[in-house]
Amino acid sequence: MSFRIQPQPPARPNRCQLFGPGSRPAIFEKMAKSEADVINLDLEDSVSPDDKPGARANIVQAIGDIDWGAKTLSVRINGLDTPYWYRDVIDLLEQAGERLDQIMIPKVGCAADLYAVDALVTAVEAAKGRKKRIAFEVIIESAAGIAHVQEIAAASPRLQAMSLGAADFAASMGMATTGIGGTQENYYMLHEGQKHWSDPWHWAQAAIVAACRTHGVLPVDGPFGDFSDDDGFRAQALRSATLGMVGKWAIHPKQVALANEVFTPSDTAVAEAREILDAMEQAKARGEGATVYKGRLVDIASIKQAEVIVKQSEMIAAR
Ligand SMILES: CC(C)(COP(=O)(O)OP(=O)(O)OC[C@H]1O[C@@H](n2cnc3c(N)ncnc32)[C@H](O)[C@@H]1OP(=O)(O)O)[C@@H](O)C(=O)NCCC(=O)NCCSC(=O)C[C@H](O)C(=O)O
Ligand SMILES: [Mg+2]
Repeated sequence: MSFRIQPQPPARPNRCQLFGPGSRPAIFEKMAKSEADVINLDLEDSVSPDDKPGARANIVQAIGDIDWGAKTLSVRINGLDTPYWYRDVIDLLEQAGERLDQIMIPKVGCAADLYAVDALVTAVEAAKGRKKRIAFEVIIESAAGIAHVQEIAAASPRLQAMSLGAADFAASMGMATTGIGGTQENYYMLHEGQKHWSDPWHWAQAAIVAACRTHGVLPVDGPFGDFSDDDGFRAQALRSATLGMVGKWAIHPKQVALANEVFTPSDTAVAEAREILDAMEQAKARGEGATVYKGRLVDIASIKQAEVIVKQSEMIAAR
């Protein structure tokens, strides 16, 4: 047990991040009116190379023109292995208004990737006299990214969130699948002739959650590609929430309600958490550190577990 206290992640809801290509400005208003907590306007893989300059201009314009409400407004820039990323940063920071909250850096492979973007952002912020300090979020979507996940989580005080990008991650790892998240047909155990499917994303998600929780960063599950499969999305999101992730991406508007449903603690869960806190208060008054709630042990660790759920629901209610 370390004497250091685990840092808290940013206290803002991040249940759903809705993506839309920067080259498709017709959907920006719809994104702004959605129930997503975070909006990700994309300059990266959903925008073709020829469309990058136009997409930058669309996004700069929309940041100022559209009422984004209380949402976290984020723009995904291009990867550091492309010729586009520096222009993304410079145009955004020089031309977009103060409403921009965050930059998403894709395909990070090491802490120095954040250092490079931080240096450029810091210089432009100072030169332009920007008042609001831009936050960062990153995508872990490569073998290098997951290998260096701890140092990436610790790399910049600007870093607020970290997502798993299942598509690029699978490609980088050489995984034998074209699926983006979810159950993979060939990833099973055999027991007495019966197939039992396992979760190939689990270990990467757990590594991301551990790195994020160590450094006070929000861990987020990335895309679920088959947007016709609501049950598959829900199952993936439930596993992510159980592991400690706080939200999930939506790559189609119909996935927003599904993510919000899973990552909003239910009334039953909140009521039970409050009952556990009450039971422990009573135990404390009796001088006990543990007690029985509904036939099961609850102790001081249960207080922390219950507080996670209560705090999450209070934060969502306050938004
Ligand atoms: C996937 C889409 C291309 C589908 O678009 P479309 O064919 O228009 O869908 P629908 O006809 O079903 O649309 C129904 C209505 O919803 C509006 N719409 C569509 N998309 C969005 C959106 N993203 N936000 C808000 N509203 C949206 C349509 O205009 C229709 O409206 P109406 O006519 O009024 O009823 C499209 O959804 C899309 O482009 N999605 C985002 C794609 C994207 O950004 N991808 C990048 C993130 S995933 C990734 O990069 C992988 C990751 O990095 C990794 O490695 O894992
Ligand atoms: Mg990707």
